[in-house]
Amino acid sequence: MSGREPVEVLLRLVDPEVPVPGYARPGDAGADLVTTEPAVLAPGERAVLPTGVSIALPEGYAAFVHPRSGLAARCGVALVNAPGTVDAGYRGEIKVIVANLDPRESVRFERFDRIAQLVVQQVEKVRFRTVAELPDSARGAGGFGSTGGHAQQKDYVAVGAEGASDRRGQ
Ligand SMILES: O=c1ccn([C@H]2C[C@H](O)[C@@H](COP(=O)(O)OP(=O)(O)OP(=O)(O)O)O2)c(=O)[nH]1
Repeated sequence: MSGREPVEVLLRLVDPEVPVPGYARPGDAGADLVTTEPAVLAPGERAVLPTGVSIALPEGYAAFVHPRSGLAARCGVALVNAPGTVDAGYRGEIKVIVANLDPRESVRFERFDRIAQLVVQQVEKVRFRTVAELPDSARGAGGFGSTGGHAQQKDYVAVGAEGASDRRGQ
């Protein structure tokens, strides 16, 4: 499969030393963003970190600042507003709102540590049309666990767990 041509996005280095965001591997959806400022976050603390880049997206596109799963799993680092939305018209520096959710350990970021990833996507612009009644659907107004919470999924078994049969339908 040849794949599509990449979409060209204009990028300005707000910090002249910052590496241009890139995809770590072919097929990756997110280009890595780094922090240009070192930071130490105590448990429960958050910070708005600069990435050293600003971009001009083509009209009809948006970029989304997503967390990195490695940082999340290893250090408990989350993005408070995940995913952050970068509008096509935004020309300011992209920032990342990180939070340390680990209950005990501080987390330290050095300059140019990768802290998030930027996913660029086409987005639809819609026009909302008010109506008195919405068309029927199979789901209707069901939501917020209407299909059963995880504890009610009686057909599911905790995979690989000792005594799994005891956990069925808990
Ligand atoms: O994680 C993020 C989220 C947003 N932004 C920038 C790009 C975006 O276009 C702008 C505004 O973001 P958003 O619309 O989420 O902010 P708001 O709180 O609604 O503020 P505003 O009233 O400025 O729209 O801030 C970032 O750099 N990082």
